[in-house]
Amino acid sequence: MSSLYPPDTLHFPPSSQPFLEPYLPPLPTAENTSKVYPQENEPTRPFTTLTFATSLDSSLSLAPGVGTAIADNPGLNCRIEGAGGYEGQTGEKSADPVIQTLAQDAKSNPELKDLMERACARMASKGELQTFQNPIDQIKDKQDVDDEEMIIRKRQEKLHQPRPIIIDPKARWVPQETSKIIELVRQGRGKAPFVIIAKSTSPPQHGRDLLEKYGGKFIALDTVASDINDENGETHRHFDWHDILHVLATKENIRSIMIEGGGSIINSLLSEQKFSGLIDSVIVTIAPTWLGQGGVVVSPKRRVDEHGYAIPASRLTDVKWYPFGEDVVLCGRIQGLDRST
Ligand SMILES: NC(=O)C1=CN([C@@H]2O[C@H](COP(=O)(O)OP(=O)(O)OC[C@H]3O[C@@H](n4cnc5c(N)ncnc54)[C@H](OP(=O)(O)O)[C@@H]3O)[C@@H](O)[C@H]2O)C=CC1
Ligand SMILES: Nc1nc(O)c(N)c(N[C@@H]2O[C@H](COP(=O)(O)O)[C@@H](O)[C@H]2O)n1
Repeated sequence: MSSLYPPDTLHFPPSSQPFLEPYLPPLPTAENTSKVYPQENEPTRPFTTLTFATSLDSSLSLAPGVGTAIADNPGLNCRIEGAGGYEGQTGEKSADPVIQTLAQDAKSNPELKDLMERACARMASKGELQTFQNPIDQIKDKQDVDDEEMIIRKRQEKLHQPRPIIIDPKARWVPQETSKIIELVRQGRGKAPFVIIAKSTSPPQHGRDLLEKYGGKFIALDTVASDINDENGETHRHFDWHDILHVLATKENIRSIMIEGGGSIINSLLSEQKFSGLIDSVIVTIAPTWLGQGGVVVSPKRRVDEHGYAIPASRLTDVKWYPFGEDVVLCGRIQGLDRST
């Protein structure tokens, strides 16, 4: 009998776990998972980890920034062995994830469906049907689209995967059936995203319908003027990070969040002193390369003291460095700040 994992499964060595543990959120217990925020004397924001991978010149990517969701088409799921959809299936009866994906695609592709059914029939005649049986049955049994969508939404309730949250004040990212994040939902390997947009924005109806069909949604928040102007001189409107974290904790019952910025997101968090107290942990992977000028750089705004002299913008304390292959992982906490709730 062999174990089957999806091909993108990551295997995190158990020997490396103790190093990270002090920087991770408290483990959920039976008691705190059933509790609903807000509770008296309890934080009204999630445990917040800021994480990114950078070069020696503090670059996140070579290309100029155009927003992570649009630039990268990211999956934003957890692919470590054991996560939902990455449990591994033992034995001959397990449905290969590639075949499951094909079966999903076959629902809207009659030619592929026909091909799979013929392959199925041929394998049945040779007594090799087991791995095909499950997905083909799924196609035939769940013709009712409403039922199928309901099953996809229900399946997420128990799925051991993080909820992707996309910060997109102008609703520029329009979800598509082909977006990686949505494909992972259909494959049972990720949850549908919550997209945080400005109250003044109206996302296209088809995007809203698609998100809701899969169990995601738009969350509208107030914005404030940032100090960033675009090429037309228009001021960008941003969210207050207190509002983002507060709404996720109190309305969505999210207890832990990992912020996987882009440059604009990370710099917005690190530039404002009032936001630094919201970050519980920082985990940075540093690669031994210089990406050169012109990419997306992590560099918070310059800070000055009361006499106008430049001082460091921010600093980590409680620091640990851990080599991972040629990279090094740096964990720490932002220095000198009370954790605010
Ligand atoms: N190496 C790594 O670890 C990672 C690298 N990346 C890379 O980063 C690049 C993208 O970075 P970048 O273009 O800077 O975009 P980001 O992904 O950081 O930002 C996307 C959006 O966030 C908005 N935003 C930022 N802060 C706030 C806030 N406080 N409130 C509301 N909206 C906010 C910006 O709005 P506005 O434009 O209006 O200011 C922008 O539309 C990509 O190339 C990607 O590959 C991304 C993630 C991790
Ligand atoms: N936070 C963080 N740490 C790293 O080490 C990374 N390489 C990245 N990369 C970015 O995170 C996004 C993940 O997308 P997938 O879920 O892997 O599709 C993507 O935008 C990468 O740029 N982030």
